[in-house]
Amino acid sequence: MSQSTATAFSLLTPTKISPFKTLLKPRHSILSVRSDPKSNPHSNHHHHPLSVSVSGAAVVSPVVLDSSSSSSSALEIDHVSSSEMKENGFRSTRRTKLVCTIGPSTCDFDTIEALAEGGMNVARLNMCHNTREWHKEVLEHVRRLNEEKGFAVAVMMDTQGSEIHLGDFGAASSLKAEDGDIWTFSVRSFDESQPERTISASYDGFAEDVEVGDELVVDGGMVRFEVVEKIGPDVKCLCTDPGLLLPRANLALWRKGRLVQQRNSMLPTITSKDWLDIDFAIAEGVDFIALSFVRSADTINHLRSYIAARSPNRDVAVIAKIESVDSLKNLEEIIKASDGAMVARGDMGSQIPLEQVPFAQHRIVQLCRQLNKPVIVASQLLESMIEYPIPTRAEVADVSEAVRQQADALMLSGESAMGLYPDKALAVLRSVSVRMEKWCREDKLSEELELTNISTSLSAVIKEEICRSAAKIASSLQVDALFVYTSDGHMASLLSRWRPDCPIFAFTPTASVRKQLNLQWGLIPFRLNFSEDMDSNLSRTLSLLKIRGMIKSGDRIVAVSDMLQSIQVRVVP
Ligand SMILES: Nc1ncnc2c1ncn2[C@@H]1O[C@H](COP(=O)(O)OP(=O)(O)OP(=O)(O)O)[C@@H](O)[C@H]1O
Ligand SMILES: CC(=O)C(=O)O
Ligand SMILES: [K+]
Ligand SMILES: [Mg+2]
Repeated sequence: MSQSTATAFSLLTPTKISPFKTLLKPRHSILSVRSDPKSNPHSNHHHHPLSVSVSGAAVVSPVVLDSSSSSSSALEIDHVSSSEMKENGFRSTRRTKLVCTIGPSTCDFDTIEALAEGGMNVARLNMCHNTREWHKEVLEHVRRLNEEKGFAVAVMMDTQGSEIHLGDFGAASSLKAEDGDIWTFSVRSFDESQPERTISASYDGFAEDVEVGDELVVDGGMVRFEVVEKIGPDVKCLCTDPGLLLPRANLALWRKGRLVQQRNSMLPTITSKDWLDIDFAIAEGVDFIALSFVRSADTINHLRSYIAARSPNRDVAVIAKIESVDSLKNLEEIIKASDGAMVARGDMGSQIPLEQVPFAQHRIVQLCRQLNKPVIVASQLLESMIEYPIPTRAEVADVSEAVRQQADALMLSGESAMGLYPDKALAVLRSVSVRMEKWCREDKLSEELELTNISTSLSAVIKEEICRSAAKIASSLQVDALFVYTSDGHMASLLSRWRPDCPIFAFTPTASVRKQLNLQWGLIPFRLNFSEDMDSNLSRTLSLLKIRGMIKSGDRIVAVSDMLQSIQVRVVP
């Protein structure tokens, strides 16, 4: 297979032309050159050049790879993953997964499709904002995209939780707070008639709980106020750090240099609104629920039993958002109880000193590797790209570091939800990931972790050992890909845990498992119905991939499965 190391877009290319100019549709033109060397790339405007030139057939999406006509025995993969592999070669295909928050900038079908084309693996819905009807429409778009185009974009619903935040501002999309201004924070709610320099706070006990002299930190420090006077439901505050106030921005309270926690901890982690959102998420078949402001494993366990009772046939994975002081204290028990974790650096940065956030990130990422749970690094990765078409150098360095730590996924928030350049922000994550991953492989830059077995039962330990050995064999033989045939996805995640040098093709018969695997490092999930007979599975898959031009004679693969306690090393015939 192609070992080409050329990437279509590089932030580091010393060129005067802005790399972003070429970011929008890089792979299509490059692919059309490769798949048909005689054609002029500039004259090729097919939307899916691969489907056309390789199969010689009309564009069919989803990409179903089979010589027979029965779809039950077909192999499904989206054309972007297969293009990305062909474009860069298997070894250079992107391992780090990308999550995009969907908001007003990205909520229509075409834009969501463009994000999927740009590499979005998971779409995030933040229930802090907008109505359930609004979110339902986005969910329908993603569903349609997956059904019609063969994508496996997963959906993550993120709960509002009981954080304290500002209210809506009526007609204004933002408000400017100037140094020395006096603003009123009130527990009253305002409809259209919001008085000037007055904002509502989301939490009823607010006026009782604050004290004169307290510091109100908005949005992790974007704007700061000092409480100067309490008058009934109103709290007068002096602006000490000026800035832009956004609707529903998060609010933290500090007293004598310390975060005031009692009040937050009296509120439930899952509010009544959250439970309704959770019912909605289960009914809509989302793949992940991300729980905001988790404090202990109990809440995670509670939610998991609720989901199990409500949705006996389909698992919805629970992601613990680590963003509070308590969640850092109880980190290990929380991660053990969850299906994955998010380093939610936004709120975390207003709850602990900022200089401690990088250490917390490092610790969470490593612990998740050890416990075999996917981990997402989130918030402000490319914050400046909300307004500008290129990132700051510091942002690029921050993204690179998360990739070097081998986090499973990176997340865009405001950049994709309400920014001016969602596609460009996604393209930056993609190109920085591919570049850093390549360095890590070539120069062994990633940290070697001493991973120990996590299971207790013998059969589970055997699976762990098989995956450890398979990953080791794959790396020492420099094979082209690992194959795993898995019904529930567990064996695939055990392979991913070892962060092998080659990509991992995960074959699973279940569409929902395929989507959940899309959050995990290095996994390329295919939907495939397979049998108990590994030999026939392997030869069928190899010939399907061969027809597709994704592998060729002489390529080497290592294969494992749920069914057989064995590791197979194959050379493609
Ligand atoms: N569904 C939506 N509708 C309207 N605006 C949205 C939506 N989702 C996000 N936004 C906008 O994008 C900004 C960033 O969104 P994001 O989800 O990252 O918020 P956050 O504060 O980082 O997350 P959290 O609230 O979970 O801490 C929000 O402040 C909001 O202005
Ligand atoms: C993502 C999120 O909730 C945060 O960073 O606070
Ligand atoms: K949220
Ligand atoms: Mg948060």
